[in-house]
Order: sequence, then structure tokens, then C-alpha cells
Amino acid sequence: MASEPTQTPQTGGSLSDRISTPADAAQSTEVSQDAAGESELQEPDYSVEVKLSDLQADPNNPLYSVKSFEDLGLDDRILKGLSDMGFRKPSKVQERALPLLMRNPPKNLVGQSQSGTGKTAAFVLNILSRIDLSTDLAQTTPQALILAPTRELARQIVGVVQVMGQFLDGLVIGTAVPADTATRPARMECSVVVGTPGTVQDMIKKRIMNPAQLKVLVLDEADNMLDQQGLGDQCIRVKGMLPRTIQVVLFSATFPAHVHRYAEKFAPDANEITLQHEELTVDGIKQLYMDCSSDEEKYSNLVQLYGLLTVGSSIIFVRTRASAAEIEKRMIAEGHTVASLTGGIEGSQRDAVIDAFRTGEAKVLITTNVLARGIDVSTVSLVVNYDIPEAYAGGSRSREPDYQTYLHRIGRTGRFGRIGVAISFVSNRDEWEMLRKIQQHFNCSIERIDTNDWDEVEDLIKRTLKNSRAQANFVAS
Ligand SMILES: Nc1ncnc2c1ncn2[C@@H]1O[C@H](COP(=O)(O)OP(=O)(O)OP(=O)(O)O)[C@@H](O)[C@H]1O
Repeated sequence: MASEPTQTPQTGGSLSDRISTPADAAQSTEVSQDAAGESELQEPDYSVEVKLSDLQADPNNPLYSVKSFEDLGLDDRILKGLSDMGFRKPSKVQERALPLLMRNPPKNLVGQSQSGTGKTAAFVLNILSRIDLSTDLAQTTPQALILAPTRELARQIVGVVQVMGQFLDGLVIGTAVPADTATRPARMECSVVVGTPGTVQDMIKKRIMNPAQLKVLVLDEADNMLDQQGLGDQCIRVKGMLPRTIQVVLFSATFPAHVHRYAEKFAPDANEITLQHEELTVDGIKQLYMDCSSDEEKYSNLVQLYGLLTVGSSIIFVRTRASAAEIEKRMIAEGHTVASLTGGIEGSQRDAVIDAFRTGEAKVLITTNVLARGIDVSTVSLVVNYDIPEAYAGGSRSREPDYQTYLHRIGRTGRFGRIGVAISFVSNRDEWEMLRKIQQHFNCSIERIDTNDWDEVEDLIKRTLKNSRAQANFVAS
């Protein structure tokens, strides 16, 4: 457990009694895979590489499994899709969830596992196993519906269903995200629909989508969907229009207690896979913080970091759309290449920005909480919390951290055994206190970076990022 802080950040206080040293970075594990897809063990001078198969053989690792995908009873065509994606063994959540999801008669499931551990495949594999593509209606009337909180996440899931189901003849996937009337399909004719709750609700109401044959409903980032006022109502309305016997599947890395209660109502009598909040942080994500004496110093530290940001890809999280726009404008004016994506931007432009970020054309992305969840870009090696995520403190004057959002934001790096760095900027006592609470809540260590010595900052971050760069072909091959 962290020690109580005794100094303010400006005077060099440490959040933790575990002080960061270059040796800490030296102990970071990294995962590699050679071009032929075989893992290899290398030992650079300062780091010990660990193969994915080592992580998957460690019972304490969330990627651990004893079974193979073949053991899980999946159709050969689906196994072919998985093999094409480079998936060799299931992760813990996949191994535990799939038998529960695929058993008949179908039962609901509330599933939780750390960020980047493969929840998407768990629910997609269940869907691909359950849909019947041999019927006359298979391409016109959807049998499964996946709801996600943002268009970016919905589009990403469409991509996963497409690749995983590429050998299933007749599989048609529909995307239901906000679009202007000109580009909106007149009928949602497909086997699986992935969309955002508002658009799906609208499509069912307007009879653009026929829900009569739906067998599976998935809510990804379920705690977020059920907890947000607008989204939660939309999810409940959508569910009210679906067949009563539908299998309801809820997944997230976080299920705070108050949302867990809604989840149990939304998915009654469900099997559950849950974790304690102390188990939620991912070992491969090195968490750091930086003292900044003012807002202006936050900006200058960000610019100092810029050279490091472009080593892999990175995401900078800010609190408001306005500050995203402001930082983007200032950085571009100073000659830096950055992109930004916020809810204020029009849909097709959002698609263009996220697509450029995925391909690596844009390497530094400034965003708000809109991209805090679910987004899976394996090259992201650095996440910056320019502003600490805050929860509404119910009118009280104390500022409360948003624990879940912190975890989801930093989870945009360190995906499936990779290594990444998350740096939070702290510019006053309140923010420092929020970060201390986050550390206590997750029982993790968030180490201070000394900005008086930028060489040391560079050294520390580069060591870790170098490790993650060495993993470029890992899994994705
Ligand atoms: N069994 C597997 N073998 C190899 N790679 C996998 C496996 N399962 C998933 N992955 C990869 O791991 C990455 C993370 O998976 P995914 O996006 O499903 O994580 P998640 O648990 O949903 O994370 P989050 O909570 O952040 O949404 C993806 O790039 C995915 O392709």
C-alpha cells in the first residue's frame, strides 16, 4: 500500500514509497515474436524479454490459459479465422467465458477482465458460433446485436467480426452508427449488427432493422453504457424491443458496485466473471506522473515530451473539447504534427482521424474521454493524462478522481502483453491528491518523473518504449 504523501508535488513529493530508478525500467518484461510467428528469447543488455507463451503459461497473468481454441469446441472455419489473426492460445477471460457463453440453453453473462486481454474475441466467438448462416433470412435479418458507446469502438468491433468470421460463407455485418440520412441504409439487412445504442434504437423504431431473429445482445463497455444517463436509457429501450429469450452478454474491464447492480437487472440470472479492483491494473503499463507548476508548464512539458511521443504512437487525454482544440492549434503552430478527435467533430472526419491513427499516418492523437475505452491500436506505447480524469463529486467541494476512466485511458497502451507508459500531469495539490487516491484504489505504484533532469526522463521512457518497439510484430503478425 502506498505511503501517505508528506510534500506537495511542487516541492518534489513522491506519490509512492516505491521510488522509480532506471533499474525499475530495466526489469520491464517485453514480448517478441519473430517473422515466422515463432516466439524467441533475446536478452538485450538492460532488459529481459519474455515470450507471449511465457505470459500465457503464468497462472497469475490475465493471458494465462490451459486450453487451446480447439479445446473450446469452435467451428473449423472460425479456428481458421483465429489462426489468420495470429491468435494461438486463448487468454484467461476467453478460456473462462467461452464455455459459459456457448453452453445450451444459453445463459446471460457479466464478464470482467483487465484492459487489452481479449474480451472482444470472447463475445465475437460466441456470436459466430451461435448464428445460423444456412437459413434464407441469414443475410437479411440480424441474429446478433453488439452495442458499443462510440462510433470508433463500433467500427473497430465490425473489423474484428469481419476478420474472425472471414471464412464463414454468407456472414454479413451491418454498422449502425450516426450517419446523415443520405448515407444511412434503407434497411439493415445483415447477420450481425454492431452499433451505438441511439442509432440502433432509431433503426428498430423506424423498422429499418428487424430485431425479431436476434439471439444474442452484447453490451461492450457495459458499465459505461448502463451508467451514463442517455446511453443507459437507450440500452434499456433497445433491449425492450428485442425477443425476451435473448442471451444478454455484458463485458467491461470495470464494473463499479453501483453499476454492477444495474448489470444484474439488465442481464438477470447471469453467470459472472469478476475481478477485485486491486487486480485491475496491467503489469505491462508503467505508470508515472510529472509535477507541473502551472497549466502553462503542463503545456511546455508536453512539448518537451513530443520527441518521445512520436517514438511509437501516443494518445494525450484532456478534459474538454476546447482544450483539445487549443493544444492541437498551439502544437501545430509550433510545427508539431498532431491530430485530434473529440465528440464535437463530424462523423466522417472522426472516421478519417481514427483511421489515420490506426495506420500510423498520425502518431500523436489528442482526445477526450470519447476514446478512453476500448480502442485497440497496438502501436500505442505512451498515454498522457494531460488532465487527471475527474468524477462528478455530487456538489461537494472536494475533487474526486474517476477511477474507471483512469484505468481505461491508461489501458490504451500495454495491450495483450505489450509494454507501455502512462504519464499523468499534476499541476496542483487537488490533482496530486486525486492521483494518490487512484494509486490507493488500485493498489498500484505511480512513480514520479523528475522534470529537472530531462535526460533522465528521456532515458526512463525510452528504455520502456524501446522494449515495446521491439515487440512490433508481436501477436499482430
Ligand atoms: N488469444 C489471443 N491471442 C493473441 N492476441 C489476442 C488474443 N485475444 C485478443 N488478442 C488481441 O489483443 C488485443 C486486445 O484485445 P481486445 O481489444 O479485445 O481487449 P479488451 O479486453 O476488449 O480491452 P479493453 O478493456 O481495453 O476494451 C487485440 O489487438 C486483439 O487482437
